[in-house]
Amino acid sequence: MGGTILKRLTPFVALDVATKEDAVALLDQLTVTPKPFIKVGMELFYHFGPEIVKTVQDRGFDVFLDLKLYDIPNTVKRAMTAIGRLGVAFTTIHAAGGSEMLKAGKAGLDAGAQAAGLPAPKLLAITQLTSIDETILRDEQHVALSLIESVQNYAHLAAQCGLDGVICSAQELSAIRQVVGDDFWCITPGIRPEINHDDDQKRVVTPAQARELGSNGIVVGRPITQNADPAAAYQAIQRAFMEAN
Ligand SMILES: O=c1ccn([C@@H]2O[C@H](COP(=O)(O)O)[C@@H](O)[C@H]2O)c(=O)[nH]1
Repeated sequence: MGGTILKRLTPFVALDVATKEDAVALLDQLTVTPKPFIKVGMELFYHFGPEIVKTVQDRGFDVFLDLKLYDIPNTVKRAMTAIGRLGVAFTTIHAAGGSEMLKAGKAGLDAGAQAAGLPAPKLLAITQLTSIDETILRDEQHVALSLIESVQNYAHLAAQCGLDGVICSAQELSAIRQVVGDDFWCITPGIRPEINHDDDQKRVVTPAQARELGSNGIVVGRPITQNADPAAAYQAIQRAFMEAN
């Protein structure tokens, strides 16, 4: 399966820390080649707002702003317009919000970027969070589809609405490629160097498995940020994902 995917990005490091000092200290340790993308999520953004995006950009990193928007179409459109002005490379929205919300989000994002004279960020739809498994889907969300069918359905919806790609587990990539083809960004969190792990992630693969399954990019947080040597952890993961044995 490996080798069919032409677009493979350097890993995204999820900068999930509580303070600006911790964020900057990590960025300073991640000045390595090839440079990672930096994923700014809710924790840092809710503490520090757009200023933290600029802090990361000023250090030369491209930003994936992962705020997972999910609201009525008008609110999402207006929020996405603000995001479009930040100069980020990627951002996210929940596919569960439906086609009207997805299209409104895309329109807002493109309009914001255009008004600021910037390229439009790539808009990725969350399919099912990688912390969800079949049991949660069936017994708590009462979704009648299997997890794979649900993810496939959301990927198809996202593509129909003109989005650039999805967030999913690499476990679902072959099912997703059947409905959206190869020219659609599939970015995959739920990455663990060892499959034996003890945390909230349910649908997990190793970096090498993500490559073999055809991921366009992996998102990795704690295995890097909580490692005593984040740069070495990143480089080992980057090699396993980018370089075939
Ligand atoms: O389905 C999803 C969507 C987003 N994420 C985000 O990715 C990172 C993963 O961090 P780890 O520490 O490697 O688990 C985190 O920021 C999530 O918000 C995801 O895990 N799953």
